[in-house]
Amino acid sequence: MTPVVSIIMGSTSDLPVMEKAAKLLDEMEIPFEMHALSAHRTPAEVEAFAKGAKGRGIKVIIAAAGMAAHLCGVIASMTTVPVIGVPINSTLDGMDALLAIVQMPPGIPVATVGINGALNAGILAVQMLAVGDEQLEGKLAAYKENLKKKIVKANEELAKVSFKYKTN
Ligand SMILES: Nc1c(C(=O)O)ncn1[C@@H]1O[C@H](COP(=O)(O)O)[C@@H](O)[C@H]1O
Repeated sequence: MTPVVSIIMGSTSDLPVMEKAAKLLDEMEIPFEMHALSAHRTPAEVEAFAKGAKGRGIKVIIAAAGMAAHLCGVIASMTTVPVIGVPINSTLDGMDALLAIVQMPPGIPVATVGINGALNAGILAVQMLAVGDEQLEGKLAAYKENLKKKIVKANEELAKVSFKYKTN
């Protein structure tokens, strides 16, 4: 199937983090592609990707990078497709990447998730695709309902053991 989401990472060393986004998209049956591209190391390829994405039917780009994470903003500068940025924790506890991705100049936003927030990037991408798509919206609602059930169950387990900590 033709991909509608691109997961781009600055290096394959980012893959262990980005797999969480890939798994989520897979679970939601969203066709996606993954590429390693670098604004620093392969600038011409980044330009070709960013300029060609919309024409190939890509609706959302998830871009991940660590360190001086210019990749996300550079992609955003060359396309009208929304870009979700994922700061990767490789140095300085990921703060370098977070600030590089989130602090975009006015006019060129990158929707930045938390450090190593690949799962949230995947969910946000699906939420963007679900605008006006009731079936996909239903899948997201079911996903959230499942999260709720897990907490309710965990809370019940907690109630069973909490008597241990009662002091009177
Ligand atoms: N931030 C960027 C860019 C870029 O912004 O173009 N290209 C690679 N990188 C990041 O460099 C880190 C180290 O990369 P290597 O592990 O390949 O040395 C990775 O987290 C990558 O995302």
